[in-house]
Amino acid sequence: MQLKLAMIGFGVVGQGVAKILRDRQAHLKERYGAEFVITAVSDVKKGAVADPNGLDPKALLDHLDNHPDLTTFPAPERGWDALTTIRKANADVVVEVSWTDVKTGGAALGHLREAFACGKHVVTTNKGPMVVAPWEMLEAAARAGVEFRFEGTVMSGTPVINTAWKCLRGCEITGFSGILNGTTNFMLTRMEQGLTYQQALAEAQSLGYAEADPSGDVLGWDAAGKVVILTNTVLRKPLKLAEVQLASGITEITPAHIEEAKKTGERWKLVAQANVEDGTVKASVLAQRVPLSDPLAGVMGPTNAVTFHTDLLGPVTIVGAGAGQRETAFAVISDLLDIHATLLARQG
Ligand SMILES: NC(=O)C1=CN([C@@H]2O[C@H](COP(=O)(O)OP(=O)(O)OC[C@H]3O[C@@H](n4cnc5c(N)ncnc54)[C@H](OP(=O)(O)O)[C@@H]3O)[C@@H](O)[C@H]2O)C=CC1
Ligand SMILES: N[C@@H](CC=O)C(=O)O
Repeated sequence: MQLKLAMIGFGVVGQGVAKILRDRQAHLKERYGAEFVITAVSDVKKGAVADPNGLDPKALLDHLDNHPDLTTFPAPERGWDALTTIRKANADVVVEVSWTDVKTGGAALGHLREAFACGKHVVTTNKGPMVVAPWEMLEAAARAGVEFRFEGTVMSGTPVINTAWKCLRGCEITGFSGILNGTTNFMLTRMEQGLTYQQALAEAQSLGYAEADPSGDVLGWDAAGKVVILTNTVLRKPLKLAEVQLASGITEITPAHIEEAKKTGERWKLVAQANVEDGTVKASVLAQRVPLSDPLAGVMGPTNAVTFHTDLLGPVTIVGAGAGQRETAFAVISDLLDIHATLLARQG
């Protein structure tokens, strides 16, 4: 089955999706019978192009290697903004990979609303809408009778939400704790290896881990947003961003603090958690010194980890990539394959 895609945002993750399609289209077709065709791309600075017959991902990527934007890319339609693209492109699935704003939901909130109103399936890695309006998004998709996947919003392509929803079905999940931000965990690792805070941040940005506005990472808002997503969708308890206890993220941790912790056999980590106690959710994102014997102490670089506390199985820990181009683009491909399989099964 062929699914046509409209890409909203064509930055690190959007181009990562194009790279996987460029390199693996034949494999996806042979192995899963899935053919994903990009029919539109809309990006604020890089411009917008659309072709109902499909845009070659390799040509798009080659063009951006040699030009600052897509304004001279040959295509029958150009210049559509995100909402026009969602309305006019002949896409089956809107892939929303634009900037995240966990405080307001950002433009992405409008993109998802429009996609559902137009009866499009949606895959997103954008945390904003699922932090600000998770229930509205889930209900809008259900009302529209479309598929909605957002695995990449938490721990990039590492299957956290799907594991909780599918593999831990039947267990009561009462809470979780872990490391939910790749940028800050990478920075703490590199600072321990001798880099300054600014050098470590610059490296995280150059590797595509950080948000467009990295203050969201270092102040803990990004991890807090992921706590909100997991609490609403996995614990099934309503929680708002303002209800997550947050201090200053990792902004006050200096190389001297890191050295001090080393001397006592400890390591700084930005620990995110939420627990249901007497029906109430207590959630926090706080920098903490953890002993080296704690499993979280061994989670280094852009790797993240989350432990779900379950009644029947005890603690279940998932460790894997927390950020990165290929890793997050994989989340999109995996979600697209899931939608493809669901639609095929529905056809009978
Ligand atoms: N990078 C990662 O490791 C991960 C990222 N995510 C999430 O995935 C999303 C994409 O991340 P990433 O690709 O790294 O971010 P980038 O900043 O690299 O890319 C986002 C792109 O979206 C474009 N954009 C912003 N607003 C709009 C809009 N209104 N309409 C159309 N395009 C828009 C930007 O345009 P331009 O800059 O050209 O102006 C930019 O090219 C974010 O929401 C992020 O939080 C989730 C997990 C991991
Ligand atoms: N900036 C985020 C990207 C993934 O959500 C992070 O570093 O974890």
